[in-house]
Amino acid sequence: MEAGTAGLRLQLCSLIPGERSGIVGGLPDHSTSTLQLPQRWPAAEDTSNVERLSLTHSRRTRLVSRNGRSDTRLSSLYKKSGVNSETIHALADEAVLLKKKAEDLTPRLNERCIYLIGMMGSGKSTVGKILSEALGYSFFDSDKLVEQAVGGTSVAQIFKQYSESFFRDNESEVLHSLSSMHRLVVATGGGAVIRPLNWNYMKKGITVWLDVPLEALARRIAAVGTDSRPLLHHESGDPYDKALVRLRNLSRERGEVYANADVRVCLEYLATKQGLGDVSAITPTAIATEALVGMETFLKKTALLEMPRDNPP
Ligand SMILES: Nc1ncnc2c1ncn2[C@@H]1O[C@H](COP(=O)(O)OP(=O)(O)O)[C@@H](O)[C@H]1O
Ligand SMILES: O=C(O)C1=C[C@@H](OP(=O)(O)O)[C@@H](O)[C@H](O)C1
Repeated sequence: MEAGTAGLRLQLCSLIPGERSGIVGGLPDHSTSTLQLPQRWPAAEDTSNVERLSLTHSRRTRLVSRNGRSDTRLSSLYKKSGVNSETIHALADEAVLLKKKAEDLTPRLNERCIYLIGMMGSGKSTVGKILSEALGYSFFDSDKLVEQAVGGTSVAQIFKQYSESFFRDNESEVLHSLSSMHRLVVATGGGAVIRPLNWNYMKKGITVWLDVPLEALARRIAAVGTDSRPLLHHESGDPYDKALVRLRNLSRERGEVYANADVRVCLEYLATKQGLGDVSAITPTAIATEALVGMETFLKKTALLEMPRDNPP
């Protein structure tokens, strides 16, 4: 197959959750496999990799919201986790706040999709799953959709077997297909921002940049390894150092492109606001909430700009 020319074919059957819907993808030449998404667009991703304490946020929300205050039964949920009760209640409060913000914002979103952008490891998948659950949206990871469309081939293998540009073509086609849908949270690949065409697709929804310091990204990536991230993968060297060097180069190459997002969630700013010394202490739930706050501000500004001049608020 000629790299860069053979894109996947995606066919959308329905755009509305609750109706029969799906994406069908296949590759010419070598692949007849199809990508069939579930009928009801349930959160298409499982949440098994989400950090443990964040994962259970909806469960906490249910427990807490029943009484409108932190429930002592929360303690039993975490008895074995070694987390003290103060932390448990702080996390429960965070989850309640997230749910409340999501409920407030949902009508204003008008079913628009949310695209999370940011460098590799910035938490797009982790935060995206939490955000989608809070909003009652479906979650998609564009890397996973590309992988499925290329017959279940991993991103790393696609880069190796075909090329980066072949991956980028498929990534664009996935974003194109998703752009006509509603009520989705999409974790994009870190490099999706480099093609102006992809912005045309993503701007149909709201774009949210997770802005995380490179050192924190390198720490996260060193912890999980670079096998699934071909642009950071090198055979030898200290995992943190080599991830940081590659991230610095990529960040320099990409310049200010992430700043085109409608909303910026800056973890350094958030850490200062929360009185935390380090961005690594910010939970994905708090980041998801900050994303909702940013979207609210963005939507208010947009509404003001669209308001006729002779009809001020
Ligand atoms: N707020 C956070 N604090 C600490 N670790 C995080 C946070 N968000 C994500 N991670 C971890 O960082 C790694 C990369 O996160 P992921 O969501 O896969 O990023 P992306 O989708 O942007 O590449 C994962 O191991 C994840 O558990
Ligand atoms: O930054 C990039 O160019 C890439 C980021 C990756 O996604 P994540 O940001 O989810 O790691 C994946 O799309 C591919 O390895 C290329």
